[in-house]
Amino acid sequence: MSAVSSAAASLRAVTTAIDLDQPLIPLADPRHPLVFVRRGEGVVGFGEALRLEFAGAERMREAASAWKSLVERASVTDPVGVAGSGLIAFGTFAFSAQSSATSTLIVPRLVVGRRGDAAWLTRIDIADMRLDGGTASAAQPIDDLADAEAVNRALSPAPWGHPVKLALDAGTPTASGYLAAVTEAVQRIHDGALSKVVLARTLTGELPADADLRRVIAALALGYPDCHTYAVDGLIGSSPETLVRVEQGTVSARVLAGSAARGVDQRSDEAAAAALATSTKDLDEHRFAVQSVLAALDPFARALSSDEVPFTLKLPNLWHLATDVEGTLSAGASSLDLIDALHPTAAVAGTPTDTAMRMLAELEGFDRGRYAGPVGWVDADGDGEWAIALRGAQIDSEGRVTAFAGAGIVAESDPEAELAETRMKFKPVVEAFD
Ligand SMILES: C=C(O[C@H]1C=CC=C(C(=O)O)[C@@H]1O)C(=O)O
Repeated sequence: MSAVSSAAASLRAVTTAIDLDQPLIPLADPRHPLVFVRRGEGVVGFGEALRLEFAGAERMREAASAWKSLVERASVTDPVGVAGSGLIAFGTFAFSAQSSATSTLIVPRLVVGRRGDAAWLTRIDIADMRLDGGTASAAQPIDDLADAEAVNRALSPAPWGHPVKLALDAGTPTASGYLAAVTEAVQRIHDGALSKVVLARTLTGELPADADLRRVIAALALGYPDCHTYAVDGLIGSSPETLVRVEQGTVSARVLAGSAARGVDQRSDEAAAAALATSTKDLDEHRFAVQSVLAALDPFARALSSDEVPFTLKLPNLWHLATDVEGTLSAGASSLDLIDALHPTAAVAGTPTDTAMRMLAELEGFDRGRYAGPVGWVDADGDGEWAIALRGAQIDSEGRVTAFAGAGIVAESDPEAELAETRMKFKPVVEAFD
């Protein structure tokens, strides 16, 4: 791999309609999957035509401007013309400006996608690459890209590897450390320092070198079909929360905050949903999250609308309070501009944002990496789909797995209940690795 300090690459993307009578996830690379799917639709990428890396406070703004200039020089042939066809990059961004985790946009060499009745294959290569300062790397020469063998390989799933079995152990903070952090946060909220802070903890494990990550991704997608199942640069999970989706001038988001465990039978399940829908604590927590999204989108969108009252979203492990937001995008903004404006929402940081960011870093005591940051894809028009990287884990190059889960802490929070909520939020990942 040739890492360079900047690149002015000319990308060429050619999309062709295909017949695809098989699911997307088995097509993914078993070791380095690039996946963003929901309800069987979405995109799977292979290889890397180009990788752009970013860090620090300007990471999303720099990504937006780097992508804009790459697209200006790109040639795109896309007769399919649906969300995800044509030139795309997968992306994952660190939660915090101080994080040591890199934020990256990865342009795959091949993409296979499905949306409604349409299915397509996109081949991407670099027509020209001038080096002139920045941070980018080109994976390898692309002469072989168009070759039929690479395309056939992309459409023929590799044989499945062994089932992945991995027990995740206590990470940072421990359960008792988490209880102490929540107790301290509640005290500071009562003292008036802030209204809400989201506190997370981790679980850790070691993945065997030859693990077939498609097994983990397939388990997540099967178990949580209404969530965005993602895999980008080792970050894997199934998120119920759409940070933002931009498609042909429409902008939408699904805001979640406020959670309750599912009941054990129909009666207790209905009672759990009803209690959540009327809980002042959860409705307050939710209101902060919706307000933060509406305020961030306001400069970029017209006719923003959302329901007055949240609905209860049923997931296999949890009930959530949810609000869908929709509006018309004002000219010029891309989905990368919007993730920059929206992140971090009150659903993953707290209110007010700056105080919450400082407090969560202090009380959690670990680097969140890309957990709770934006994960998704962007296309040549700037349209894209970005989830908040929740209910997931980061797998590093040595196979170390770190899973993350958090809960919104407000004045009425009970530490034991918040700890139990994080256990429920770990469930998708714990079970996918089991
Ligand atoms: C911080 C997480 O969830 C957020 C999203 C939905 C509901 C949340 C809650 O009820 O606390 C959290 O704000 C997580 O899953 O790690």
